[in-house]
Amino acid sequence: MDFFKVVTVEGARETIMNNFREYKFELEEVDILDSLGRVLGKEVYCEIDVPEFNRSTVDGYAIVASDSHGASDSIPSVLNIVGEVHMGETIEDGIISGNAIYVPTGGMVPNGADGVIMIENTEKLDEETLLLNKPISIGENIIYKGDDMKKNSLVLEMGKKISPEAMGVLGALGKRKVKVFKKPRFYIISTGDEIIDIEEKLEFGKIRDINSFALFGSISALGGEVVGKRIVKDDFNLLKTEVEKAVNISDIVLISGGSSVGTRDFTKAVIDSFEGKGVFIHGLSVKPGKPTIVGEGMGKLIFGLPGHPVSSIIIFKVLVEDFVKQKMNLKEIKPQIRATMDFNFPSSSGKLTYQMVTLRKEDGKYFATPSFGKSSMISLLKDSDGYILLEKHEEGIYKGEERTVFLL
Ligand SMILES: Nc1nc2c(c(=O)[nH]1)N[C@H]1C(S)=C(S)[C@@H](COP(=O)(O)OP(=O)(O)OC[C@H]3O[C@@H](n4cnc5c(N)ncnc54)[C@H](O)[C@@H]3O)O[C@H]1N2
Ligand code: MOO
Repeated sequence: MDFFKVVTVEGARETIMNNFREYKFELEEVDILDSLGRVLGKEVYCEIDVPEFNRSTVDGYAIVASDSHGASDSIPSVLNIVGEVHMGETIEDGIISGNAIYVPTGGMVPNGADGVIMIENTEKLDEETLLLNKPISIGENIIYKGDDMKKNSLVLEMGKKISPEAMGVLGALGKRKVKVFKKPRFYIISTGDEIIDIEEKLEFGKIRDINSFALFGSISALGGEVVGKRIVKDDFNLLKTEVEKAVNISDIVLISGGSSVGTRDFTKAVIDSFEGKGVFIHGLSVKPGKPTIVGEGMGKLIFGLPGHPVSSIIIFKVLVEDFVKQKMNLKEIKPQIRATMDFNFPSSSGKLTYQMVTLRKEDGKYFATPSFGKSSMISLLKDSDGYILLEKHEEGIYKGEERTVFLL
């Protein structure tokens, strides 16, 4: 029997990358309105200064700031009103010391002005005479040309996940079309004689497919697309036929179950039966998820995820997500918080351990309690808020210790 030769998570990530260094996710162009959550495939440079002209941030009068110095309610400065700026229009006239031009919020600041005084700090004596009741400083209430985004500067990096704010930036730059990575295509195969589909009658002894649904959700959350989802019996030929279909239409194949060393675990043999490098990882020093398989067949990355639901989802996060993000240059900070442990928690796995926890908040501080349950229980994940990473040399976590909790 072929037993595991376990490697570390870091080692596995590196090996996968080394074996798929040349693999590229393709790019496509999408409309800005369809770009939310997509990953930029090409950096975006600013081709114009934003704004393209100096703008006022208030309704007021553009002035030479030094004209207001020393002004107060009792001794106001007196200026001549020489014009008005209309929204969306240019103003040819400039101003010199002693003059003021009315400017609405967002309007163009005339040449010569170096400050805008808010209307409520002025008093209009007549159509041509303005009193200033307050001093302003140079640059006050002006957003200068290029202050928001400078011409020729890099504004959005390749690998940036497009947020609503990034959509605003693209709008400001006039980018109707955006180059993004095509959604990575996944094919999910659940294996096991006991596994039945959602609509099938649940006979005693059978198990409803959990993993393909949880994986479907994980893929969608990652920004991928599921191009096939099948249940296959524990049979070498049936599995081979399905994997053959899968490698032809997807980027990444996920086979759940059959990754261990039981007599009916065919995943490894099937991957090895294709042209390519075959299985290059069988066994991870991680808990849960030890019997993980990774290999290459017909140029495609194939994962054999452990059958236990928690293990399959954790390994998806640990290896599959990591691969996709690295390929797209996507640098996301995992949502995390610091929390104080509520209980002593021993760990003697000797492996990197993903310990699920629940969180509670008291007096503005977070406290974490370990969730107990087996990796065959999907409710373990459903009821947990996040996980703590325990390094292989750690013997546990002590009550009162503060740790980082990665949120699920
Ligand atoms: N002798 C050993 N036995 C096992 C080991 C080991 O190291 N030596 N590791 C255990 C661990 S840890 C895990 S995890 C499992 C992984 O086994 P497989 O990947 O071969 O998966 P199966 O045997 O097919 O299934 C395990 C378990 O999960 C259920 N399952 C499978 N697929 C689904 C699905 N799509 N939805 C819901 N539940 C699923 C299946 O019914 C089994 O109960 O191996 C241990 N054994
Ligand atoms: O690693 Mo298994 O994946 O612990 O349940």
